Amino acid sequence: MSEQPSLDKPSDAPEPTPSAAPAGDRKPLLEVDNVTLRFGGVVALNQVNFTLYEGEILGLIGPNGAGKTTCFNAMTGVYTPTEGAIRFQGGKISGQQRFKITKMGIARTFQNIRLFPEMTALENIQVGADAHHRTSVPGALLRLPRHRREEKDGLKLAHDLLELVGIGGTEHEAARNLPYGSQRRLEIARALATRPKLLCLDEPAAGFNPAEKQDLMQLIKKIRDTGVTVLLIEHDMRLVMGVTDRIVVLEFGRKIAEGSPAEVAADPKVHAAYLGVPADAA
Ligand SMILES: Nc1ncnc2c1ncn2[C@@H]1O[C@H](COP(=O)(O)OP(=O)(O)OP(=O)(O)O)[C@@H](O)[C@H]1O
Repeated sequence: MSEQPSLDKPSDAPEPTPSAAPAGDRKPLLEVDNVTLRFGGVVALNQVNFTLYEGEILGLIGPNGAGKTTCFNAMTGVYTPTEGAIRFQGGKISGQQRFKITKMGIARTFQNIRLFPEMTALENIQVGADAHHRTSVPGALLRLPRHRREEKDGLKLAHDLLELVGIGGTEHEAARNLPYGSQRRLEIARALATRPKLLCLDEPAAGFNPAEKQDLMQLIKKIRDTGVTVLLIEHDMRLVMGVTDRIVVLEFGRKIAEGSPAEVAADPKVHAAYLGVPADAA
């Protein structure tokens, strides 16, 4: 079990960026509707409800084993909920195949880096961009105009994304030769290459030093400012409190709190979940 973080907002943490849309006219992007997910006798998610609104950065937090990754997996088609439904832009996506969910506009990164180590940074991103290509196999073999156009657009997008995530110039480096932090950034670029509306980041700061975490916060805000909604699983409270607009807290598969970073940090149920005691008794 990993060390549980303090919930106190650090005094030097940046104030959270306000949501892009004012509270009144927020549009739901993804709705987790009463989702239960069981693995045999283990109830990994228990009647979980929350909504992710367009343009926000939502944090999904909770102690180890709370159900955060299972929730991501249910959203991205790895698992089908035992009960309940997940809707994206109003349409049900739970139970859909993974590639269809990617095409609809949900991308993710993983807790453990999953790049193609022998491929270059550019090639890793192009794999992501292929999710939207419409060329048939014969079209690609014959190098028909649409295929050439898609290839050219994919290349431009890959260069732009490497710049965006801060590792421009690494195009022709094999992924395995990149420093750890650059590999994590490359994973984000590859996810963005699918042109998602929603980007799900699973512990993107794992293994980062404080300076790298600061840079990552800026990158997450920059990504949101390009119009991508972000869902973030992260154990580092300084990062979560500094970058998110709202936070959902899970414990033993149940949602125990939801609100602004300040509301969540002051919630006795959250303190009890992390520290085993209510805030005022801690
Ligand atoms: N494939 C699986 N088969 C059986 N049990 C599973 C499976 N995946 C997750 N679980 C169980 O579901 C519960 C929630 O796990 P999950 O990985 O979603 O938690 P988490 O909040 O992401 O934890 P962490 O912060 O440690 O990554 C745990 O009890 C876990 O052991």
